[in-house]
Amino acid sequence: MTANRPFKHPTPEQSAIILVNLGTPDDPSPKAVRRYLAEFLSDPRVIELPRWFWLPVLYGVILNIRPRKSAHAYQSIWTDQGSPLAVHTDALTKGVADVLKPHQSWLKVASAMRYGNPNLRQVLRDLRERNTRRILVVPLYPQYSATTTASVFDALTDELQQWRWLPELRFVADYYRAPGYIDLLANRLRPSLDPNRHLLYSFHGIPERYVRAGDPYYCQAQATARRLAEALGREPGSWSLSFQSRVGKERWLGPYTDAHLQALARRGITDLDVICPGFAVDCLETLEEIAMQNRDLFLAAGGKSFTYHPCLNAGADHAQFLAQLALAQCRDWFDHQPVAASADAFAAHLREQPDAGRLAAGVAE
Ligand SMILES: C=CC1=C(C)c2cc3[nH]c(cc4nc(cc5[nH]c(cc1n2)c(C)c5CCC(=O)O)C(CCC(=O)O)=C4C)c(C)c3C=C
Ligand SMILES: [Fe+2]
Ligand SMILES: [Fe+2]
Repeated sequence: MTANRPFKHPTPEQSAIILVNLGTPDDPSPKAVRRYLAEFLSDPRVIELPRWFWLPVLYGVILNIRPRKSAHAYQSIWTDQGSPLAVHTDALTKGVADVLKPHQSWLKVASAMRYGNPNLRQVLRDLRERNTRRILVVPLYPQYSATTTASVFDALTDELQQWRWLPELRFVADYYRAPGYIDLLANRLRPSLDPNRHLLYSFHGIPERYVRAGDPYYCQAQATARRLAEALGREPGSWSLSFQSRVGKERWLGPYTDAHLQALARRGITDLDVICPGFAVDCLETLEEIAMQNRDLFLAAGGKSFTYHPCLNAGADHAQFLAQLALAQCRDWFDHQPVAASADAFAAHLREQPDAGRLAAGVAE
């Protein structure tokens, strides 16, 4: 266990909500992308292969080839403010904090990334410095997958294993079926969707092997699509679901988005609406892979019109939903407030103690 900073008794207790997203490179250079991919692809939740086999392949082959290619893709979507994933996650966090402003004296809203910056470990340590005694972690993945959600849990608990005084902890495993989520998507999309066009849901894929081993992601993606189609009043056959972003040679969940939308075009479907309800905010996978690469594939295969509909991003409706989701998880925390008064009372109590000087200095026994 590391030497945790001594607790200062009179510090008011805080609570926090951490929105955790995947993470993104610090800049779109091959060097920064390599650093990011090295951390991401050495996570055993992401690549379930024996380390003795995978790490030499990763460091000997993948990290010598992929960073240059991926950096090129990142450069095509990078903004003046930075990577879209980071920019949207930041703005969304500010939106949620805004909704929860009345509670800001005791409830902080922070964001963190599983890979890269702001790193979850550092965010947790900063919260500890502020005497945060209750933490709700919301991975920004509507559907659970061990490759994403459980990986956040691993990083969280890896850090907390080093702590002497653990905070009370809550963790949202998925939210595709949380009250209001499907309505949020439907209300957002309805005005811009045309029921006469085919609607394609493209979800990030995972290896099929992981689903066979018990990962519920496939079922949760299907359930999201079905419920949203019902909410939008879509006829069966007017929508379909596919999986994108395959990496490597092994079989991933299918149908694959690139092959699927070309097949749709060949079947005579000329007008396509595409949404990505597995992503909370837009990122490389939606902006480059779907809205650029797959658009080109569809049009080249005979499609006439391709519309990509952005993710929920930092919309006020998304922030409102996440704030409600968070409050539903930690409503009882309100009973602990206000704490400032009790901290004052404790400071007074300390002054009456024979060892007041030592305790007030925050010296841990
Ligand atoms: C190789 C294994 C991968 C698995 C399994 C995987 C699952 C998975 N990923 C997301 C969400 C995102 N992935 C993003 C990028 C990305 N994903 C992988 C690989 C796997 N993902 C790589 C190598 C990359 C990096 C880019 C590249 O080199 O192609 C992103 C975007 C990040 C950004 O910076 O914009 C997101 C978001 C989910 C939801 C998921 C499983 C359900
Ligand atoms: Fe991914
Ligand atoms: Fe990709």
